Amino acid sequence: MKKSSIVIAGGGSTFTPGIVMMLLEHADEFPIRQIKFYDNNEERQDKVAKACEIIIRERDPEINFIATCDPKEAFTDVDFCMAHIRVGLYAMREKDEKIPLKYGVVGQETCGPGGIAYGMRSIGGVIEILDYMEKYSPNAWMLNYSNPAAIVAEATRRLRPNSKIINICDMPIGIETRMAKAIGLESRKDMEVRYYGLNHFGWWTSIKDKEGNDLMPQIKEHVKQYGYASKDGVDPQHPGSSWDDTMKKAKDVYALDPETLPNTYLKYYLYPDYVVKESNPNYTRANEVMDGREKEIFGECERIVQAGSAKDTTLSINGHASYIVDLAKALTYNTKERMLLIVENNGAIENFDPTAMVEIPCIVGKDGYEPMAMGKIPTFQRGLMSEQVCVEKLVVEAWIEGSYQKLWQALTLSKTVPSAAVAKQILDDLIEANKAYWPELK
Ligand SMILES: NC(=O)c1ccc[n+]([C@@H]2O[C@H](COP(=O)([O-])OP(=O)(O)OC[C@H]3O[C@@H](n4cnc5c(N)ncnc54)[C@H](O)[C@@H]3O)[C@@H](O)[C@H]2O)c1
Ligand SMILES: O=P(O)(O)OC[C@H]1O[C@H](O[C@H]2[C@H](O)[C@@H](O)[C@@H](O)O[C@@H]2CO)[C@H](O)[C@@H](O)[C@@H]1O
Ligand SMILES: [Mn+2]
Repeated sequence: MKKSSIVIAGGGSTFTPGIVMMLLEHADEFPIRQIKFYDNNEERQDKVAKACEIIIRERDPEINFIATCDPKEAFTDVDFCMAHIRVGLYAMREKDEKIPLKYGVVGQETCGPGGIAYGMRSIGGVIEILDYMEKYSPNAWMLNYSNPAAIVAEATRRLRPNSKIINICDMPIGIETRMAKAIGLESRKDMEVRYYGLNHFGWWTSIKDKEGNDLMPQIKEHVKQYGYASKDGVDPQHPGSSWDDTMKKAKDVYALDPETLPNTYLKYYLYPDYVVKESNPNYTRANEVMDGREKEIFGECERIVQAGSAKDTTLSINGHASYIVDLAKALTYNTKERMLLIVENNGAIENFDPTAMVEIPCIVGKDGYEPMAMGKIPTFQRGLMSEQVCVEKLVVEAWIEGSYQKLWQALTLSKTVPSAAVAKQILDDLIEANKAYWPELK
């Protein structure tokens, strides 16, 4: 069996240890000869890398491990780049969330003005690492989950149309895991789904078991009462965080179209007034993450390094992230796995912009992915998606052209923003906050 070499771009990410543990756990089905970390922040990456080096040495000493900030060293001799960079770190996420809230508008990492601001930072960073990969390992695949994936995907479609990049998201996987649990299935893999939309903006239209029995009625019954929260209200993944409300609110998102099952992120577009009312403008999700996941991961990495061993570590596998291994496996061993990917529509959704980057099921094999036909979509979804996809396209055009006007249009068009006047106020604040990251806008 071929052994793969992987570079994790964004080596200093809070998700890196979970990905490493997950790769080690799946080594029998996806053997690895080398893991490299790449980041442009040496100090942050070092803290994670020193701990991961110990984990790898203890669990699979044959794997060669390198952590570097040198692009040539990082991207040479790799089969995959698993990319999860966050340009501007949590400090900028906090601004993305808090600036819109100042004006009574949704403050969210990937949705509305916050997502637009984050997109304007991410495009350059992702293009940079994609170019490194193509220069030093031209046959490699980039599996990108750097957010906002919708805007990044549109940017790479426009700027690097022939690149071997696949944009992916774990939200549908996370929700499917909850659906499976709600109806007593062991795994989400016991279900076969049809789903369409944009990233963080989609709907399930069919969920069947492997024998072809319809599971939608049972799942809908649960969602009608609890959203994607569990019956007992206990969330082992994000205990006590704002995710609880997001999972519960899916109930009201579902009510709007009981024919389908929605992605949780639609709450930001369909209930923006509620979201703003529930938000604390002085303590947002960025603060929860900085006080929670970031402290825990970096604290545990430091403890491992001091102890010189990770045998008793509390670091755990990012279970939901196993789809990244599934994707790498499908591309390496031609498994023909059916997976949700963010790809150019090209007629897959018949009555929707062929150039839109949509999230739909694809069959993945050695030569890449083949999108599945989703047919025609209803007017409600088409209307929402048409507006949102134009927001995403305008952001990318604004970044390419350095256009203030187009970015103002993007903000104004977002369903989360009430008027052009409010859009302008938010935009002017965002420009000030993002001086170090955005191209200059004229
Ligand atoms: N697609 C999904 O479903 C999904 C799921 C989870 C996380 N994510 C994304 O993964 C990313 C990481 O999230 P996190 O919370 O762990 O963030 P984080 O801030 O902990 O880590 C990001 C790392 O990227 C590095 N970085 C920033 N710009 C870079 C550049 N130009 N080149 C190289 N490295 C760079 C940072 O220094 C940092 O170490 C984010 O983009 C997040 O939105 C996506
Ligand atoms: O607020 P964060 O940083 O905790 O999460 C933001 C990310 O949220 C989604 O990922 C979820 C995932 O879907 C869920 O199942 C669970 O495992 O947690 C993940 C993150 O904590 C979303 O898909 C990502 O794009 C966001 O970055
Ligand atoms: Mn996502």
